[in-house]
Amino acid sequence: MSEEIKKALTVKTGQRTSYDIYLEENFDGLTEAVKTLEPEKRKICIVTDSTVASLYLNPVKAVLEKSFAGVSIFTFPSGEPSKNLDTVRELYRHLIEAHFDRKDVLAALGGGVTGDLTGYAAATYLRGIDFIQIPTTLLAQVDSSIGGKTGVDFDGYKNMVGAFHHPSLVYANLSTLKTLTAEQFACGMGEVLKHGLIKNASYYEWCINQMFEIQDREVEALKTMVLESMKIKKAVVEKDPTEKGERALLNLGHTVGHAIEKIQNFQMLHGQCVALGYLCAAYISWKRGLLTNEEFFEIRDMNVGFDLPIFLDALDENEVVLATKSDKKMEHGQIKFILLKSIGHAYVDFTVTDEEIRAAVHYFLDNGEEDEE
Ligand SMILES: NC(=O)c1ccc[n+]([C@@H]2O[C@H](COP(=O)([O-])OP(=O)(O)OC[C@H]3O[C@@H](n4cnc5c(N)ncnc54)[C@H](O)[C@@H]3O)[C@@H](O)[C@H]2O)c1
Ligand SMILES: O=C(O)C(=O)C[C@@H](O)[C@H](O)[C@H](O)COP(=O)(O)O
Ligand SMILES: [Zn+2]
Repeated sequence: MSEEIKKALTVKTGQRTSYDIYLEENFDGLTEAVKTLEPEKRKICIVTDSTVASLYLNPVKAVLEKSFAGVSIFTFPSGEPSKNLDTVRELYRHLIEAHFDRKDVLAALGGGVTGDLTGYAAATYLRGIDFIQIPTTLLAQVDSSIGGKTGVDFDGYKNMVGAFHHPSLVYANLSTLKTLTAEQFACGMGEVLKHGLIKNASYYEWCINQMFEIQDREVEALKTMVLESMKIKKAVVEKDPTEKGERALLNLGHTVGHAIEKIQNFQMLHGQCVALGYLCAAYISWKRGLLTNEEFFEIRDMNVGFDLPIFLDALDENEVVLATKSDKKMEHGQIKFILLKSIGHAYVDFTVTDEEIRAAVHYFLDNGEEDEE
């Protein structure tokens, strides 16, 4: 016989309930933005990579020195191969030697690699300290700085170790996007176009219509675009902060994308792999009769327009299928795939077969010529 049970107590988790995002055109506003953090009582450690350090460390340090009780610097070699526990370990050591306590703060100054590894260090150092995001790549401004996914790659497995840990604030300075290489700017466009594809067809069309302005990095176009993408990401993560459901849509392109990153030993850039990944998802959706011919070819051509790849070089279909199964996308033995019902409407699908993945990869190895007629 089952006994009636009654809650004895409820424990409030005390997790951060909100944080602010600033979208500015310089670093000056950081002084105002950090005021709510009581910076005069706390030390801050700026974590940044070697490339960003040479560009933006001095101005950011100068601004933070005006507010915080002390400023310390930790730099690491730029690039995805640094996003691992070795770098986090060096950061822990630096923080211990600089006597960082639970009230002190980390600042992630840079792209998604810096944000992910700094956030993870903040989530775990002394069981969790505050951190702020100062994203300097397009990808980080529109995507990785928002939502609290932090983590590192482990033994070749993408983002395999991590934690949800939200920043105390996000401060994006649009003018930093001017110094990005064309390739890095394109990577950010991979996640921007993903946002349109999963949630907002008119935003996707706006990106097509504004292609020249965006590619010329005109400030007004960038401001509108970054803000719109931030809004899409915010809306999704607010509804489902720990990816129990709808947040998985943000993974469009990441099932195959992460497999490519793994196979290429993280030598190929995340945004490019995601762009190839969503082409494969679009192909499967097209072959299932969900996307029209027009939609499928528009998605492919948009990659060309925004300098994103449409061909998979020297990849083996079977290796891709195998790699998708060693990512975090498996649930109860089934692969979690994000497909498109139409541009602007994505959904989670558990029925994608190995054969469909192989066919999609094969299509983009083959340049797609046979199917185009
Ligand atoms: N946490 C999330 O929600 C989330 C979302 C998307 C991507 N990610 C992760 O983000 C990473 C990719 O981020 P990324 O593309 O920003 O890579 P990144 O951090 O490696 O930055 C790309 C390159 O640009 C350089 N750079 C940064 N800012 C610059 C600037 N303003 N001018 C010139 N060069 C600059 C960096 O030094 C680096 O070499 C991946 O590890 C991916 O898994 C995480
Ligand atoms: O914020 C999310 O949720 C995303 O999926 C955003 C992705 O662009 C990002 O690359 C994320 O890190 C992928 O997460 P993962 O859980 O598949 O590693
Ligand atoms: Zn991504």
